[in-house]
Amino acid sequence: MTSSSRALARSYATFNAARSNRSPTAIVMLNMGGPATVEGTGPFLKNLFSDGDLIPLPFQSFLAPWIARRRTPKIEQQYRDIGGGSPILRYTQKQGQGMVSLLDELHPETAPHKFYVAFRYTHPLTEETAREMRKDGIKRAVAFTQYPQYSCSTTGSSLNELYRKGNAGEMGDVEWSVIDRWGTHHGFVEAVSQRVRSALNKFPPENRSEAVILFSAHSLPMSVVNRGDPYVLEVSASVSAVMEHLGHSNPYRLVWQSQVGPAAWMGPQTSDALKGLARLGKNKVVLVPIAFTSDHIETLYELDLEYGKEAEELGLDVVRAESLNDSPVFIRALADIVSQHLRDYRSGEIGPTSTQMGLRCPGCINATCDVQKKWFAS
Ligand SMILES: C=CC1=C(C)c2cc3[nH]c(cc4nc(cc5[nH]c(cc1n2)c(C)c5CCC(=O)O)C(CCC(=O)O)=C4C)c(C)c3C=C
Ligand SMILES: [Fe+2]
Ligand SMILES: [Fe+2]
Repeated sequence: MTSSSRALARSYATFNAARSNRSPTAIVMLNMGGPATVEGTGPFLKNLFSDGDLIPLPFQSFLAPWIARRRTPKIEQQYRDIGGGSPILRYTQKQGQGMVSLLDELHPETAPHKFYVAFRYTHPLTEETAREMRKDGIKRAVAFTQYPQYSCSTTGSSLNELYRKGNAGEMGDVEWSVIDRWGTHHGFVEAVSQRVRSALNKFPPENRSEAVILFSAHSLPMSVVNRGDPYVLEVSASVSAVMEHLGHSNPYRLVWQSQVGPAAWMGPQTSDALKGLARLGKNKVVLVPIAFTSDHIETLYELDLEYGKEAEELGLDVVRAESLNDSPVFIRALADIVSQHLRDYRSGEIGPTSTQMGLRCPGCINATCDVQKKWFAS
């Protein structure tokens, strides 16, 4: 589409919507959020440790503020070291803006589209967003997780909060549908592959194919894996899809980072994998964040600063693939995912829950996710 025909399509969509006096179709981007300033770290951690879907604690309302207070100075320093706060809101707004502009062209039937951000642990919190949507008179909304792969501890938690604060009565007559995972969507796979290719190109052509691609994802406690949470499987599916897209050009591994506390977590750990590669004499590495789309402390602090230093001491030549952030290919993918969902929803091909994996969230095998079941049962 040329830029003039794009502008024409956009004004046609807007004209049509204005003529029918239609309220916007809301695309609600769900994520955990991160403190925009160092001072926001304490409240962020307090909300995070208060979330029983992420960290079930005995006497949660007493223990959560205590643990958060103890952990705050260390994490505040990490946010200071990455420039004074999390860039996630800034990137989400860029992604949302780009996504809705494209959506108005791709799916004029539901234009205009308006994006909303609903964070689980920082502003704009889900309840604030629900209030704004009510003020805007929203009648149709898509809950769109920004975690590519489904976990009950991430997307599940956000859906539960949205159900409590948004869907459960307060917002009145809103027709909701859900996009709960998209880790093998071709647009996402293409966007990640592009980042990997750019990183590989930083090595000289004669030994580029020797570089090991280390996909690194936030780990999950084994207790969560063992109750049947699908995250590990879905992250693995993303990695397979990216490697297929790259024509298996390089050796690769999936490794896990950011475990917290003394319990057992999914491994191997990213830092152990780096040590292992150094022992094997494999000294060219591309590190790829695969389970989170915008930069955050796990990329800017842990991968770049902490492991960057370790890698240097180990004599490794590590290039970190850029996070998707404001990648145009990624923003196009977000628009494609929603547009496909809106088309399928309209034609009745899918129920109110859309999944790329052909699976509804089964919930965990040995646990009950009650609120989630309400979404999935409707
Ligand atoms: C897909 C990504 C993530 C999964 C899965 C996930 C599970 C998970 N996390 C914790 C505990 C903590 N996570 C923390 C920070 C944090 N977590 C993710 C992503 C996933 N977590 C991100 C992107 C971030 C950083 C946010 C940012 O920088 O903007 C923290 C706080 C930081 C710290 O104290 O180290 C904790 C704690 C658990 C227990 C869990 C699975 C059950
Ligand atoms: Fe986490
Ligand atoms: Fe669950």
